[in-house]
Amino acid sequence: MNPSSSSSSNRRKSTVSNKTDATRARIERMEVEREERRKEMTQKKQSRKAESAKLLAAGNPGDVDFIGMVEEWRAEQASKQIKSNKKSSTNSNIVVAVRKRPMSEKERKKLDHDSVSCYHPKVWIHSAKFKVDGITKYLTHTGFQLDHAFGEESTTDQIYLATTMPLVDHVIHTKGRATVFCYGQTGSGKTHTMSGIQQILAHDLYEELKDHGANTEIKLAFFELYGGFIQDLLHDRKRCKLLEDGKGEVNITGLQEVSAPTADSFLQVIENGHSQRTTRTTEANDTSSRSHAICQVFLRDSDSGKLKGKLTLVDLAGSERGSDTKSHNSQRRSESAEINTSLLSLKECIRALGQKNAHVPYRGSKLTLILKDCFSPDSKTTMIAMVSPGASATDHSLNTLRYADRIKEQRITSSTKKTERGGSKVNVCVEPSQQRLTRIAAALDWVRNTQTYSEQITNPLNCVSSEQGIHLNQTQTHSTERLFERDQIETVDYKAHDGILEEEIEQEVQEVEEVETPKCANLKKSPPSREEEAEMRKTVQVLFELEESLLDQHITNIKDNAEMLRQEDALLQKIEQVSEPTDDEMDNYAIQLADFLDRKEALIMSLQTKLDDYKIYSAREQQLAEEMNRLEAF
Ligand SMILES: Nc1ncnc2c1ncn2[C@@H]1O[C@H](COP(=O)(O)OP(=O)(O)OP(=O)(O)O)[C@@H](O)[C@H]1O
Repeated sequence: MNPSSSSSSNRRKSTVSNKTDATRARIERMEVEREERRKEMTQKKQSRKAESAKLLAAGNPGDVDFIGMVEEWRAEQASKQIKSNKKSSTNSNIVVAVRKRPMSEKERKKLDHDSVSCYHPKVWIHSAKFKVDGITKYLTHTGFQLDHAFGEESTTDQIYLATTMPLVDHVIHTKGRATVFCYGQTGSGKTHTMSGIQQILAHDLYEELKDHGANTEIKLAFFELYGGFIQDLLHDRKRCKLLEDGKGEVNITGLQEVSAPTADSFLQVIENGHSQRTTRTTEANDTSSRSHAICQVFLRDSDSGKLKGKLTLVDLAGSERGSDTKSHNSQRRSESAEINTSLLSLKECIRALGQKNAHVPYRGSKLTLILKDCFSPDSKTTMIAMVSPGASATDHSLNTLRYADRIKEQRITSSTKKTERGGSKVNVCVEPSQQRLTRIAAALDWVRNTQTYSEQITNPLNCVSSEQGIHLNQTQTHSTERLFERDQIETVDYKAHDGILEEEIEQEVQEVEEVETPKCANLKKSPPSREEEAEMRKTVQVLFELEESLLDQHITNIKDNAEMLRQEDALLQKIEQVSEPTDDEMDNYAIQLADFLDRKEALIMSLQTKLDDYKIYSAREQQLAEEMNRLEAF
């Protein structure tokens, strides 16, 4: 062998052996690192398991990571004093509040977790999400600022003080009209809250009338609107008829008022009514109310019977999203569609009430037609939006809060607005006496001892409320005293877009000058025809369905796109790993890519079609509303 070639072969051997050593060392290092990672993972797994067991023992089950993220967020909020720069505009004729109920036994069993935080007057929904990789978890926090936000620790007397007591004063002192609505997903606590309010009202109203309501008697009507029919809950569910006379007065013929001379008789009448309500099981609540329950409290002159004020308490039927009704039979589906149409129409009427001189489209549904007099310019309205706390309900909770937020936006403050009757001020802001506060707190004790009607009937969700004596969360208090400091509280208005929070200074709300109705002596009053009304109702119904279907399609698109992105990524990685792909491999790649593009195109087309349909009906609804407005103006 040639000596030079032998030395080069030795060099090669030594290089190879050096390389092998280096590779071996690298492999060993990798093994050590892998082992360390494994240990770390095992430790993490064990600590997650321990944390999960701890949460379970504390009655707070659910996904440890998401719960941890929510807690972290809450801790941050607690340390961050949100500075405020604008007063809460509660001197409007519309007040919007939210109440979060406690977690239920059913939700705990499903290992759901609490994903709603209330920091008066804001409420936050923490939506649990996964990144495109399908593994990485994250939260989006969507915030809404309403007039009041009540956490699960809040008691019904606090809610009564903030939402109903001002309306009682309005009704007594100005002989006005006022309405309280409870709105929300089925099972979110509407009936629970409404029956609590009714019980406290019984104790408060009669005492107030002793001082301020000489010669006044109280009469009650309690009925439900179910499947388009009005049924008198105080008279064996007798069917009543809704009639509108030539002057536009709406009457419910056959509905009988019942006298309630004392607080006890008031409570008895209400209890009788509750026991007659139509309930049916929904996916969200075992004893769901599928009807709107309307309780009218009339203050009448004892001698003449003339109306001296009216308070209406409306426990709305539970709202359901289109996707909730998939397993329903056709009757249940049309029931849900009817409920949703009336809720949509109600929102539009309250919004119109908040905007001076706007057309109130009360003909949009039977519910709003019945409540026509609640939308008179001198009336006051409170909407209490109820939310379930569970992460599985976040979509519904977001919907409920968007509904509430839409009612709140654009409203005008009305401290100087004149009433139709005698020019008295709409806003009667009477600071409650200590005696009254004590009385209301005592009424809560009474509620605690007797339990609310919904619980007397059944409590399938087994929520534990602070009314039952258990304090739940110190950080989310909404104390009674704070309710009366609200004018001194400065706030920040937040608007959230998919979890990105934007701080916005609310636009100055200007008092709109009174606009005189045009005097057209030659034009005869011609209310909208039945056909126009029917078309309006149908349009509103279709619009609602399109709204739902558009949202559902958008969610589907996002989910499908995310899944496709994951698959596309895998496809790309696969082809890139091959240094020189064969023709077959390239063809296969191209076929799959074309398939992705087709699927994407189909998704975009579906969304675009839904969006176009929605735009057409939305424009038609606007046009019809304007036409009806014009007809009614003359
Ligand atoms: N704040 C609360 N504290 C304790 N329990 C509550 C509270 N809110 C609601 N619950 C309980 O949750 C369950 C569902 O509440 P409720 O029947 O009031 O819901 P809902 O919104 O009226 O439902 P639906 O629209 O389906 O009739 C009931 O068992 C009720 O007792």
